[in-house]
Amino acid sequence: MTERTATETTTAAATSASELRVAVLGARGRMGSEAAQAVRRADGLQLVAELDHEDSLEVLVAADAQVVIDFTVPSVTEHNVRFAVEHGIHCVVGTTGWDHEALDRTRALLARHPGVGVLIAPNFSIGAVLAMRFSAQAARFFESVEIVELHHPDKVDAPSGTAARTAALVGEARRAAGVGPSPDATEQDPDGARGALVDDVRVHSVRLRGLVAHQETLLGSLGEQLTIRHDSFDRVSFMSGVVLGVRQVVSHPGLTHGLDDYLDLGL
Ligand SMILES: NC(=O)C1=CN([C@@H]2O[C@H](COP(=O)(O)OP(=O)(O)OC[C@H]3O[C@@H](n4cnc5c(N)ncnc54)[C@H](OP(=O)(O)O)[C@@H]3O)[C@@H](O)[C@H]2O)C=CC1
Ligand SMILES: O=C(O)C1=N[C@H](C(=O)O)C[C@H](O)C1
Repeated sequence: MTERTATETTTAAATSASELRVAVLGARGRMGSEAAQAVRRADGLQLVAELDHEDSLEVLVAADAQVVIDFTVPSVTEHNVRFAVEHGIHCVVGTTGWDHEALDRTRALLARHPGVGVLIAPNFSIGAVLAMRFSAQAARFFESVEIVELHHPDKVDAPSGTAARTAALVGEARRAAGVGPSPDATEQDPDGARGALVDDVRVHSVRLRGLVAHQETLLGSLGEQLTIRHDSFDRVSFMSGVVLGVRQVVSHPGLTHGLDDYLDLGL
């Protein structure tokens, strides 16, 4: 958005002081535009700025945003979060690309800014959150586990953040239970047909026109298979999680990784 528009939204926002003032980064993107719409429709939230590629992060400060939602690209999301935290703005982050080092740097940053909350959620849909949990729970009971993620072809990263997180949770659960890696006799794979190895778990990425976001965890033992599949057919599936995240992040200082901690899953 232009600076003039940002000022206009700021002025309009000043009339409802009790509402949570929310800004969206990546607002012209597939997820950012949907998130801006969800904020506009949500009770108690007020959309005060919509920023995209060419906009200065200073607009967040000018708009007096309390929470920023980030759906941008992996290469800039950590920088955006650092700016927000340093200005006392809570963050709800859906952008992928957060490795262990980036998470650790953000924890260290937040330790210097007590009171600020950052939620980094690989997936905001309840079905995907549950599928990740179920995959981790089932992982130790099967000899083999592999993950297949399937997305629209405009996605810039592979494997998906959800698949990487699922693999990490599955790998952690298997290690904790003393279960070794899935058996695999492959000796020759010059073209990478066996997929990526993430935390000792094979992850396969499909990019296909017509798809939105889908994932299968395949678990196999002698004579049986369990498939845990989740499908997002529409980006609206992520929006109740995004709105929940915005409402909760202000009372959850520090770093929260995954929406699970804000939900009572009863698991
Ligand atoms: N956690 C979850 O539940 C979900 C996460 N995602 C993740 O969200 C991210 C965005 O996905 P999607 O919306 O499909 O991608 P899009 O490419 O549609 O949107 C990204 C937007 O960010 C903009 N952008 C790029 N750089 C900056 C910057 N420095 N500052 C502000 N805006 C910037 C882009 O602008 P321009 O095009 O001009 O470069 C674009 O408008 C991805 O990492 C994706 O994996 C997606 C769905 C669900
Ligand atoms: O880019 C997407 O579309 C999605 N990205 C996230 C990911 O990488 O896991 C979440 C969901 O799969 C959609």
